[in-house]
Amino acid sequence: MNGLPILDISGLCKSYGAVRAVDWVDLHVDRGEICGLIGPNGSGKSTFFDCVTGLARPSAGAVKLDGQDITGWSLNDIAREGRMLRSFQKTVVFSALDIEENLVIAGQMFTFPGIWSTFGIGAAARNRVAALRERARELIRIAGLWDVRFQPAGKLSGGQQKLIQFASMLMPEPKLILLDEPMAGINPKLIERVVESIRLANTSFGVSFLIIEHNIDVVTSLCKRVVVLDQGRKLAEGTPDEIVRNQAVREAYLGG
Ligand SMILES: Nc1ncnc2c1ncn2[C@@H]1O[C@H](COP(=O)(O)OP(=O)(O)OP(=O)(O)O)[C@@H](O)[C@H]1O
Repeated sequence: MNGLPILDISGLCKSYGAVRAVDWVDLHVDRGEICGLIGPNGSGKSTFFDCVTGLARPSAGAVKLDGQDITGWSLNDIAREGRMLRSFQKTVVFSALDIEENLVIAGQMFTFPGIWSTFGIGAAARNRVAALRERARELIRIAGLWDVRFQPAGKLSGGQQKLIQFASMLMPEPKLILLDEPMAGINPKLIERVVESIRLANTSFGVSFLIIEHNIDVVTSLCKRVVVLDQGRKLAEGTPDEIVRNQAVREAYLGG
């Protein structure tokens, strides 16, 4: 383990025609940190994620993951080689499959060195699948889904499906996860469950997080440091306390 940030972004810019969606943003995530990214609608948060995770090509800037320059890498290479994963605002699960099957498939898709290593016959392939099933069961417990593990994912609530998606992302043992509004559309009763799952993934597996979230209570409870974007630019950065007291942030985002 070294002292370098797990994610180190400098001078990131992304333009869509005349729109400067992301305008010269520096941001880092320390190893083992849960960092928040907030800002008004249209401030560039999702575009920032797109550029960092290889879904969009930045117009300028550099992205370093664990000390390695990954600028311009594809989404797949960043996920497989860099072990940095991201979620999207829309939740996707295999509706007809139960939770364990969902997680095992996620593990097979990302298993290093590749999906084909878990297929085939013989003891080695059987052992790889057994290891994936064991990890899936551990993650189902962490996500609080044990009691519904045999139900088809499509029959579960939107919040439970988000938990399945979150547990699936943990299958390939990522170093860093970028979550795009993990609490959006979740029943308030499940919010604490999702918060706890993120916290456990951080403390038990050492996964670092960068989280876009509009629920400021969640951001305050999970994150030690928060970065605020406004009109594509970094408006402020600090502890949750500093951010909620910051006058410019209050005017631009938190409602005076
Ligand atoms: N593919 C695109 N083509 C053109 N403009 C885009 C595109 N994607 C985003 N934008 C523009 O870039 C700006 C930033 O959008 P973005 O979706 O990144 O903001 P956001 O902070 O994630 O918003 P929200 O909180 O609503 O998800 C907006 O002005 C948006 O209209």
